[in-house]
Amino acid sequence: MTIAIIGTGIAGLSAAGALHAAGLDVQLFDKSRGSGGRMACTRKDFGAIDIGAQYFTSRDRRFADAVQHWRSLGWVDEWKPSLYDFADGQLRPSQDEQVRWIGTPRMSSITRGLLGDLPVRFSCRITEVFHGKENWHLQSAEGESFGPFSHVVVATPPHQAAPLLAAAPKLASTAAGVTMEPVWAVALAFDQPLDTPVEGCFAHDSAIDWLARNRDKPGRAGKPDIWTLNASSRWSRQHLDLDKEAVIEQLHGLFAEQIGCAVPPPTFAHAHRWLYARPAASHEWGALADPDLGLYVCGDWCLSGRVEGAWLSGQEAARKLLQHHTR
Ligand SMILES: Cc1cc2nc3c(=O)[nH]c(=O)nc-3n(C[C@H](O)[C@H](O)[C@H](O)COP(=O)(O)OP(=O)(O)OC[C@H]3O[C@@H](n4cnc5c(N)ncnc54)[C@H](O)[C@@H]3O)c2cc1C
Ligand SMILES: NC(=O)C1=CN([C@@H]2O[C@H](COP(=O)(O)OP(=O)(O)OC[C@H]3O[C@@H](n4cnc5c(N)ncnc54)[C@H](O)[C@@H]3O)[C@@H](O)[C@H]2O)CC=C1
Repeated sequence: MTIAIIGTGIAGLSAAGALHAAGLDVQLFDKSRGSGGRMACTRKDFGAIDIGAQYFTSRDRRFADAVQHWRSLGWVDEWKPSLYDFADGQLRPSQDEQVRWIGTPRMSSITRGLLGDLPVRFSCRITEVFHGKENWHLQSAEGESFGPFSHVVVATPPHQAAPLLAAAPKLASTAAGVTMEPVWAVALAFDQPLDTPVEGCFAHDSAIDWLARNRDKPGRAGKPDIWTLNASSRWSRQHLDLDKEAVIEQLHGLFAEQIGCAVPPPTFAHAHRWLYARPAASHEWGALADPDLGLYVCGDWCLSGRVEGAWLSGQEAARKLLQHHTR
C-alpha cells in the first residue's frame, strides 16, 4: 500500500527518500508548481535566484553524511563568502570557520535531486485528509480525490498542517499552537557590479538581517550582479501588508545605507513575502505521530527552523513509521 506525503520541501523529500529506500511506495503532493518549498528559487531570463534559504550548515552527523553524498552527486558545494557584520551603523569584516553549504547551481537542485523519479502531483493543494473504513484518502482544492493510502505524512508548515490533521485533534492542536515568523525576501539586480568586497553580511538590530551576493555562490557566475536581502522578522511583521514595490523601495534604500558603496537603482527587482518563514522557537519533537492511526507530521518547526532541522525531522517521521510498520 502506498504512503501519501503532502509537501515536497526538504522535510517531505527526506521522509520520502527514507521510506522509498526501505522498499515502500510513496506518492507526493505539493500545491506549488515544483519542489523545494522554502528552498525554492525564482527563475528569470538571466538565471535562478535563491529567494528562500540562502545557505545551510550541518551540525548533526547524519545530516553531514547526507550532505557529503549530495556533494558527490554535484547537488551541493561549499560556499566560502567574504563575510561581514553590520552593527551600530558600522560594516566590519566578520570571517569565521563555519562550513556553509549551498545547492548548485541553485538551491532547489537538492530537492530536485531528492525527488528524482518519485511519483508526484504538483499544483495540487490538499484540503482534506480523512480516514475511511481502513485507509486514508485525500481531497484537493481542485476537487480531486486520491487514495487509498496506508499512511499519511504531512510535511507542510504548521498552519497548513493543522487543518489536515482533523483525524488526530492532539496533533492538530500542537501544530496550530506553533508561531511562525514572516520574512520579506527581496532580490535586486544591477547591470554594473557594485564596488564592494562584501559577499555575505549578517546584521543585528537592523531591518535587513542578511544580505548576499548571488554571483559569488558556487555555480552562479554571470551578469547581472544580483543581491538577495532578507528583512528581519520584526520589520517583516510590521510591513506585512505593504505592496511589493514599496517593500523593494524601502529595502533598496536600507541596503544602500548598509553596504557602504554607491548603489544605483536596480535594473530588476523581485519581492517575495514568506508568511511562514521560520518558527519563533525551536522544538524537540523530531516528528509528531499517531502511529495507530498511521498519521505522521514533519517539518523544520518540529526541530529547528533550518534546512538541517527540516531534513532531520523528515528522517524522524520515516523512522517512526517504519518502526511501527515492522512491528
Ligand atoms: C527567506 C528565507 C531564508 C532562509 N534562510 C535559511 C538559511 O540561510 N539557512 C537555513 O538553514 N534555513 C533557512 N531558511 C529556512 C529553511 O528554508 C526551512 O527551514 C526549510 O526549507 C523548511 O523545509 P520544510 O520541508 O520543513 O518546509 P517547506 O520548505 O515550507 O515545505 C513545505 C511544502 O509543503 C507544501 N504545501 C503546504 N501546504 C500544502 C497543501 N495543503 N497541499 C500540498 N502542499 C502543501 C508547500 O508548497 C511546500 O513546498 C530560510 C527560509 C526562508 C523563508
Ligand atoms: N530569513 C529566514 O526566513 C530564515 C533565516 N534563517 C537563517 O539561516 C541561517 C542558518 O543558521 P545556521 O545554520 O546556524 O548558520 P550560521 O551559523 O551561519 O548563522 C547563525 C547566526 O549566527 C550569526 N553569525 C554566524 N556567523 C557570523 C559571522 N561570521 N558574523 C556575524 N554573525 C554571525 C548570525 O546572526 C546568524 O544568523 C541563519 O543566518 C538564520 O538567521 C533560518 C530560517 C529562516
